[in-house]
Amino acid sequence: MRLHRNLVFATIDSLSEIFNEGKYADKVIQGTLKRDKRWGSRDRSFIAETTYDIVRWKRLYAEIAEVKEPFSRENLFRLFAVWATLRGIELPDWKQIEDTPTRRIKGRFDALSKIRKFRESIPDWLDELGVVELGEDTWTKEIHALNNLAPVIVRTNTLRTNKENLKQELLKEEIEAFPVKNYPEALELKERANVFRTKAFKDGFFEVQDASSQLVAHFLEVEPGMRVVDTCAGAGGKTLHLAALMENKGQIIALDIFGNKLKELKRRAKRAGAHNIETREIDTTKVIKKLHNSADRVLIDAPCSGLGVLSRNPDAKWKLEPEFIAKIKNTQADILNQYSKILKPGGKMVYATCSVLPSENQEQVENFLNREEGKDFKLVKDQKILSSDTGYDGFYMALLELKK
Ligand SMILES: C[S@@+](CC[C@H](N)C(=O)[O-])C[C@H]1O[C@@H](n2cnc3c(N)ncnc32)[C@H](O)[C@@H]1O
Repeated sequence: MRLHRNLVFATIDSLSEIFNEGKYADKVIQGTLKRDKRWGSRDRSFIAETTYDIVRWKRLYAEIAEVKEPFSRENLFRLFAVWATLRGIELPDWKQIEDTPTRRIKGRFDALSKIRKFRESIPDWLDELGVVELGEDTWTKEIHALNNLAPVIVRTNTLRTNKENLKQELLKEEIEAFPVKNYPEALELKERANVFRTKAFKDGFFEVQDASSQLVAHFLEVEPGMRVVDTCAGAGGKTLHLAALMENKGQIIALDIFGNKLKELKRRAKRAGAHNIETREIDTTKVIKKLHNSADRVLIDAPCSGLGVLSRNPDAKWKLEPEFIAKIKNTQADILNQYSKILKPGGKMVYATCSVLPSENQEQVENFLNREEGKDFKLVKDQKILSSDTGYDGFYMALLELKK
């Protein structure tokens, strides 16, 4: 691979914004890619993938390069030189990376790889938490899996098409995809591609959605004609799936505390041809009270640490803080207490997170069942999905039933 100066410089600029200005990696990369219209898809992939890689391996590379934050431009180039050296890419004779100590980099890599927190490039507190929550062996495997680049998975929108037809439509645009066993609507791309530019996407034939996440709507056992409340709907990834499973029949009420996310949900619903979704912003407690005792099904896709989706969101390693996890756990308990009241007797509710921590998952459910608010519920089943077992995101989902 030959390194191009303007692409490497764009990568360094992106890293500076992410590391030194605390901006989100996806937003920064989006902005950088708009800079030069002449960049082709390979150039764009180079910038996006190299930036994500260096974000993912920040701690390991910084230890190897012996640099500390905040990173000067010179130090960012040193991180980049570590990245290139470990990939066996020949370094050009640019002054920013002259005198890169190739052999020393490889030696330090071998030595640091013996220690998990460096090898997997994670903060001390996260490594300690992972061991407390999952035990040494499982955590070692899981954090390794969460550092792998996530595959691109799409969910066929059965309101518009079927999986075989979608596969053919993507093929027409030179995107090869194959079905994923046990995930009824999923297609996995053979190679990464910007699927948002395809006609199939514009026609609402699919959404990009990880395979694990595609299990959640099925877990809720919805049927056409039901009244379903999706309490933490966000931009509607799972709401749209629910609408498809309900064949557009019945009613879905999608709630969130952020109105802008619900606006995006509306736009996506239009593209997907989902007509049975009403959105409501939770701006007062009245919104929930009005819905008490009214739904056949309730989905709580709870806000969480997001530790199960580190592979697609590596900068969360550096943005997450233990205090945030403690706070979000209180929110989860509160949401379970309040939103469970939306269910009718005999109705079913799913509590789900994209976390792998038992304290956000099965322990939240157990605690709820032991509280006054949960005393009339029973656990029907739950599923703990580890990325190290499936190769997809880490997830948790529990199906609860309210007694008649
Ligand atoms: C895991 S995300 C939801 C993802 C979404 N269901 C999807 O499939 O695309 C959690 C959502 O909960 C929302 N949220 C946070 N606190 C909330 C609360 N107290 N009540 C309702 N929603 C909340 C967040 O804004 C966020 O959109």
